[in-house]
Amino acid sequence: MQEALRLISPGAEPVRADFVEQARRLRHGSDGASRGLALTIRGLRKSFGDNEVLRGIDLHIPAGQFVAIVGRSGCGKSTLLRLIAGLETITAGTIGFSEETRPEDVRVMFQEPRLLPWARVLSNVEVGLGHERHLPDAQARAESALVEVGLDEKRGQWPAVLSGGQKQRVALARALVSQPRVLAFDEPLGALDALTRISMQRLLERVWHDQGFTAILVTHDVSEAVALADRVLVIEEGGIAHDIEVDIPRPRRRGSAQLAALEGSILKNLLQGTEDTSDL
Ligand SMILES: Nc1ncnc2c1ncn2[C@@H]1O[C@H](COP(=O)(O)OP(=O)(O)OP(=O)(O)O)[C@@H](O)[C@H]1O
Repeated sequence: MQEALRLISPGAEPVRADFVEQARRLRHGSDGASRGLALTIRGLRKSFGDNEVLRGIDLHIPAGQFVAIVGRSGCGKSTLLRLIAGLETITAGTIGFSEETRPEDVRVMFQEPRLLPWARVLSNVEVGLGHERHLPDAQARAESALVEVGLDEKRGQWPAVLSGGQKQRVALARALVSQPRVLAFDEPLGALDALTRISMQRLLERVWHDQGFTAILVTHDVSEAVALADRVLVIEEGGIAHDIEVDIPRPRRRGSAQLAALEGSILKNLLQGTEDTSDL
């Protein structure tokens, strides 16, 4: 971390590329291996009262993979993500990580930015450090995370003056500041307009690529899933109905025939047996 901090010390003008390269080295280590955690889920079940939402999920996610979870509204996507993040209790089964985790290793970014309105942007990012926000390097780490999401010039602003996309970038910086090894995204771009959404998708892909965490994205948007993920899981009737590898090289060109064909076949699976598309 020391090296990263030096980049933003007074007198030295920080360059985004320096931070990104620094973050990449911090994340990947000298051997280039991913710093993300692998996950193994066995026989996972979750019920809310009589409502059995997940009925036996078995899944292995390799370290550093980008996985998208899609499925009809209410099928249990967010529940699965919340179980992985430890925000819900498991009814039965296990979720194991490849190494022992600290609370900061697994972070979640939600659809709403959930910023503190009485705290400036930089302080909002520092919140993501948890108990480490009182350490002397907290501010420098928060500044570094803001540089990473391209929002360092807003560090002294109040959340109220930011656009929806900027608020989500602050939320992303707050999630990144603790250098998570698993980052779970619960519809993080759902409330954004189409253009902001595309630029945020590119940002998510870049930080995932630079930092090497394992990414788990819940989305209603199948085109977003195939554009970003290495693998798309379709949840149906409490289980994984389809597990689809997205074998399309990056950078991926939005609107390409390959992406459109894959999106079409996943949508067909989702729509099978119904004409109703309103809740996708
Ligand atoms: N805390 C809770 N208490 C009771 N039931 C819950 C709770 N959380 C989720 N559920 C129920 O579990 C089911 C799955 O919900 P979940 O939010 O995981 O679905 P989802 O696939 O993410 O839906 P959407 O796409 O609409 O966000 C729903 O029937 C929901 O009502």
